Amino acid sequence: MTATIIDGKAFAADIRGRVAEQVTALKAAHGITPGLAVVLVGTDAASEVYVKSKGRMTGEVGMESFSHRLPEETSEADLLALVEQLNADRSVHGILVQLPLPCHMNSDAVINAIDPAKDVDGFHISNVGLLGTGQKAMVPCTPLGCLMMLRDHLGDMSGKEAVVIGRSNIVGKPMAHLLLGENCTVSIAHSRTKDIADVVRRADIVVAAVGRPGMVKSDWIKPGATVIDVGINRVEAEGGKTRLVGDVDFDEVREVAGAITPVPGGVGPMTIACLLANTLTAACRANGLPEPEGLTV
Ligand SMILES: Nc1nc(=O)c2c([nH]1)NC[C@@H]1CN(c3ccc(C(=O)N[C@@H](CCC(=O)O)C(=O)O)cc3)C=[N+]21
Repeated sequence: MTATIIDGKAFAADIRGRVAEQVTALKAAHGITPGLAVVLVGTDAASEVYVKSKGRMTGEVGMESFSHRLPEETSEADLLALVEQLNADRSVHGILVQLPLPCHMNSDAVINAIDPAKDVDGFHISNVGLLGTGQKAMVPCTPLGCLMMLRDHLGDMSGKEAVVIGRSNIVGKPMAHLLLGENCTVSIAHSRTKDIADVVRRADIVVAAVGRPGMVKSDWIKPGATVIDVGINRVEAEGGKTRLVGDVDFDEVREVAGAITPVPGGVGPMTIACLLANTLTAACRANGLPEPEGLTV
């Protein structure tokens, strides 16, 4: 059996189209333009690329984009002062502070200084607590994008076995909560899990988010399972070039799985689309308007 390829790039384009329509409607009916502020500290080359494509796509859906680039040696106090300024700015509905931050900063303190209503990454402890207790939260973009693809492909997930590989605060833990919300039986596997292949082989749904290129092999996968690959790893390719690969050995696993997301073109584009969706959601909530349709959990 060869797996269906879940086209995250096309799905993300569709979501951005729906966001754009609702932004147009919001402007026309209420004169509100959603605004997203992105803060980048230091000059990590990969981060620059994400920040640039986020900025471009924000403009394409009709939102305002505010970009703040601070030097590597910025003090935590200065970054906190910028966050305060963005919290108070009524034209800013969403704030994203790009991670990782330089190691002289306490990321938790910075993230928790963001107004939870503007925390479009969903990383603030208030949003984490709301998601963990099944209340209305800002949901982290990558897990939200994975959930949208799973719902689209599988529909009802009640009673299915789901295994999340990786226990990060950014992907693994919130993903597990979302899958619980879909009534899956959820396990989280990680670097200390014993017999990880046996654990993963139980799963109808596998979400791999560990950051190890090609770790998940075909003999880990139950035939017909749905495999979501969150990994974005840059590896050496022929001719001194680099290429992106996921955490899943795509060529092997596609022969066993029922469906699989590719890298690139899978989860990555969905992450950015969900960031825009969250910014629209934040703008609606800030103005006491109904939630955008089909763009929240
Ligand atoms: N506060 C914060 N929030 C984030 O959401 C966040 C962050 N920090 N730090 C960095 C990571 C990384 N990230 C990506 C988003 C989209 C692609 C993406 O669209 N990737 C394309 C390929 C892009 C390429 O070719 O380089 C794809 O997978 O098809 C990748 C990576 C968001 N991050």
